[in-house]
Amino acid sequence: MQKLAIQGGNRLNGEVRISGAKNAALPILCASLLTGDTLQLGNVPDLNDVATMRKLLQQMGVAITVNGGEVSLSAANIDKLEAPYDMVKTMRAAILVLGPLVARFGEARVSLPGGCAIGSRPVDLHIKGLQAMGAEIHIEHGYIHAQAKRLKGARICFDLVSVTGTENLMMAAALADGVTVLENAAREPEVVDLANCLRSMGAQIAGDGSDTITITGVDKLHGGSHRIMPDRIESGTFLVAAAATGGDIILRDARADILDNVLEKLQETGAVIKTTTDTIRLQMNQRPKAVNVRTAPYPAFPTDMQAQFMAMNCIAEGSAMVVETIFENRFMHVQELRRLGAQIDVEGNTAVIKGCAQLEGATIMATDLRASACLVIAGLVAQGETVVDRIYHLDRGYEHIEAKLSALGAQIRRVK
Ligand SMILES: CC(=O)N[C@H]1[C@@H](OP(=O)(O)OP(=O)(O)OC[C@H]2O[C@@H](n3ccc(=O)[nH]c3=O)[C@H](O)[C@@H]2O)O[C@H](CO)[C@@H](O)[C@@H]1O
Ligand SMILES: C=C(OP(=O)(O)O)C(=O)O
Repeated sequence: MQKLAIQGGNRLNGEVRISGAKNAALPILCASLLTGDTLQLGNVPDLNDVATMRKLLQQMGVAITVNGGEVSLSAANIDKLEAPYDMVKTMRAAILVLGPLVARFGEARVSLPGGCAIGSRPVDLHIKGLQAMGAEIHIEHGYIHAQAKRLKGARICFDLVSVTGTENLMMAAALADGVTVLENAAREPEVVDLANCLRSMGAQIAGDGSDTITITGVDKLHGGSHRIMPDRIESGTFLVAAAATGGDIILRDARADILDNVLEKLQETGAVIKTTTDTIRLQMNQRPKAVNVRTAPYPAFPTDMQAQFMAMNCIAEGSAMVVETIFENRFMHVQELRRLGAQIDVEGNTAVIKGCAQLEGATIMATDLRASACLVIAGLVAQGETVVDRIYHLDRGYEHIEAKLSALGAQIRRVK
């Protein structure tokens, strides 16, 4: 199993290009199932999750060509309407084929995702939404079996804000008969990116980016082209790594307008931030001040940045409280940070971190994607060597992370 070995103590300095967003690329790849014509995508990140999604779509019959970040997909000849367990268990976003398959082919069989390291993560809202649109759904042998001659537009109010739930139903509604209104919908920028791609394919969608999305179904979608938005979580991760190490970095091809809350929190730590339309510069000339964070749906502080801020708080001046309101078990990184000497108390969904002057390197284990990023940041500031084990989690969602960090001056290498 591959590991990352990090020699801590170097400030990050220089420029780094931000990749296309994993959480936008995954639903948008699934949108290719909605048409028999070609969907042409740009800025698709080179990630394990993207490769898994391509494999899943290819197994269904989607013809895919890849040329760097340019990916073209044609779902003209689909012969299998199924997402099997072995795919869904490695990548939960496989659930995103459900809406498009039922909408275009009238049928789908998708393995129920199990729980994962960060929580139980049910998909009941996806299922209820499709039922409200007229799909017959049976759960048998661990699979969701959905059928509908043609989905019908409906008014659906989500009990909870769900990002992939909103995306699945938005794609389903694009080919439904009539108007669908999604209320309490997710406002995440990745939902807007998917809506932009669907519009390029002829979908009629309004209100994305707000909590009420209206989709007027059409009989057919055509091919389209779309460039995947920059990854705001990768952006945030590099910014926190720079702030924690007292660095000075510039993110290229990044978007500050979708990182408001994260940038405000970084300013609270004492970082100086300057932005242009596609760059973000962070300079940190002091030990970071501890900052409280409370995760919540967009535009509030993202749960996918919680672990990285926890790492920075471990070496910050003062104490901070981190409250996780989205996932019930997203503190798996705490026990690993403690192995580096961090002082963290956890009670329920709240962690209290007392900043200490120095962490000390040790061997630690990644448990999920953002926990891995948190442990890498901790390794960058710890004294001596930190070895992060089980980095396959990291490869799901960060493109060439050790190459990017090395180019910024970190001492980091991949070892077997
Ligand atoms: C591929 C992708 O885009 N993943 C992101 C997406 O995950 P994902 O879309 O899976 O997360 P959701 O927004 O659906 O989950 C939010 C909360 O709702 C609950 N829930 C969700 C659906 C459902 O049917 N029933 C239910 O109870 C979940 O367990 C969780 O507690 O949004 C999360 C929250 O911003 C991010 O951490 C993930 O990176
Ligand atoms: C939780 C995440 O992803 P996923 O929903 O794909 O597990 C993430 O990107 O942090």
